[in-house]
Formats: sequence, structure tokens, C-alpha cells
Amino acid sequence: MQEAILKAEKLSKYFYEPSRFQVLHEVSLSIQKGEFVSIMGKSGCGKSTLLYLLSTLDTDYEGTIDIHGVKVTGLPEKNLARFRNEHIGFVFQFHFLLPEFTALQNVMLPALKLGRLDTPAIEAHAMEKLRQMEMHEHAHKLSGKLSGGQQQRVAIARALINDPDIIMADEPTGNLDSTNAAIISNILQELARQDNTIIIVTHDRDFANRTDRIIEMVDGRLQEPAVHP
Ligand SMILES: Nc1ncnc2c1ncn2[C@@H]1O[C@H](COP(=O)(O)OP(=O)(O)OP(=O)(O)O)[C@@H](O)[C@H]1O
Repeated sequence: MQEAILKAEKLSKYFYEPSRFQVLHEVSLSIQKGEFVSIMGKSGCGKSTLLYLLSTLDTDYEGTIDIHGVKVTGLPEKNLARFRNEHIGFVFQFHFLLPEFTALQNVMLPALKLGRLDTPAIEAHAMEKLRQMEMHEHAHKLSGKLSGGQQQRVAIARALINDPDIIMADEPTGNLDSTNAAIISNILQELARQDNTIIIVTHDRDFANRTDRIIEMVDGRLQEPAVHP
């Protein structure tokens, strides 16, 4: 039997503005180690909200989440921030790189945040991740000066720097032209082939078809038997 790296049980989430509204309805799912999973569904069905819960960025919900054998639900924010930085790599539609820092510095940042002091080793590791994204030649350029597709590749390198157990990506190709979207989806597929666990939210059916499993969401509920037999 395969090992579940992430287990979510009965996640419910409410928003209160402009009025009380249940966006997630007892969502349960299990992600196996090495799985490449996509979450699809109409705009507003709750995909990003679910990913934010799974990524521990949003802690205001009912239900429980276990990641890597740790019950993250209820952990104090300080512990959670460290856990997140160590175990989860994020890629967003808008990459949130620091434009006045170089590509290399952006990639190094999550490792420095862990308090590792061996800066040359971190730099070498960051360069390796940039090389993996074929971005090493741009390492010393300010990230704000790179193209959207290049910035997204730097964002993926940054997500990989602490060798996370899970990579989560919220519409990683959503903001890119078709050529750059193809580059990013190929990179993610290659990372999946290398046995990384990846969860993506996407509107792109072709991209989703390349993942191991598509989870369909409708109005805050999952449409498939999300737990593997
Ligand atoms: N902070 C918030 N406060 C109130 N309502 C919110 C908030 N964030 C999201 N919502 C609402 O919750 C619902 C789900 O939003 P969510 O962003 O998760 O959907 P989505 O499926 O990811 O949509 P899209 O595909 O357009 O990104 C939407 O109706 C949205 O308007």
C-alpha cells in the first residue's frame, strides 16, 4: 500500500464577507507520495481556497490536515511557518518574487529563513536549482528584469530550494502565453517524473490530463472518490 503524504479530513471553510458563505463542504482527500494531482473546476468553486488550506497558509477552517505524518491543524503559527518552509514549496500564478533582488537571492531566501548559516552551500544549492530550470545564466539578474516565464521558473527554483515533500502550485501557467505555459507545465511534469509530490490548481484541461489524477470540484465539493483504494 502506498504512503499518504497528505491527508485532509472533512475540511469546511466559511467566509463572512459580505455575508456568511460556506465555500468548502467537508472536503476529504488523500495524496500519495510521488503523486502528481490536479484540481479543476469552474471559477469560484473553491480550488484556491482548498489549496491555501492544504498549504497551511490559511488556518481558519474545520476539519484536519496531516502532512508528512504531522497533524498541522492547530499548530501555533511560529511552528507552522517553519513546517511550511521546510516541507512545502509554493508556486503561485503571480510569483511574488522580490523584484529588487537577483534571481539567485530570491531562490536562496527560503533556505536562509530556516536559519542555515552555510551561505556558500546554500548558494551552490540555489544555483543547482536554477540550472535545473535552465535559469542559471540569469542568476545574477534582478528578478524584476526577467520575463514572466523566466520569473515563474525562478519561482519554481525557489519552491524547490528546501527540497520540499510537496510542491503546490496555484494556476502556475495562468498568467503566461502558450509557449511559456508549455515550458512550465513540462518542468512540473519532469519534476513529477523525478518522484516529487505535486498538487496543481489549473483551468488548463490539457495540462491536467498529464497529471496522475484529476480532482474535480463543484461548488466546494469534490466529485471523485478522492481517497485511493
Ligand atoms: N477572502 C475572501 N472573502 C470572501 N469571499 C472569498 C474570499 N476569497 C475567496 N472568496 C470567495 O470564495 C469562493 C471561492 O474562491 P476561490 O478563489 O477558492 O475559487 P477558485 O475555484 O480558485 O476560483 P478561480 O478559478 O476563479 O481562481 C468565491 O466565491 C470567492 O469569491
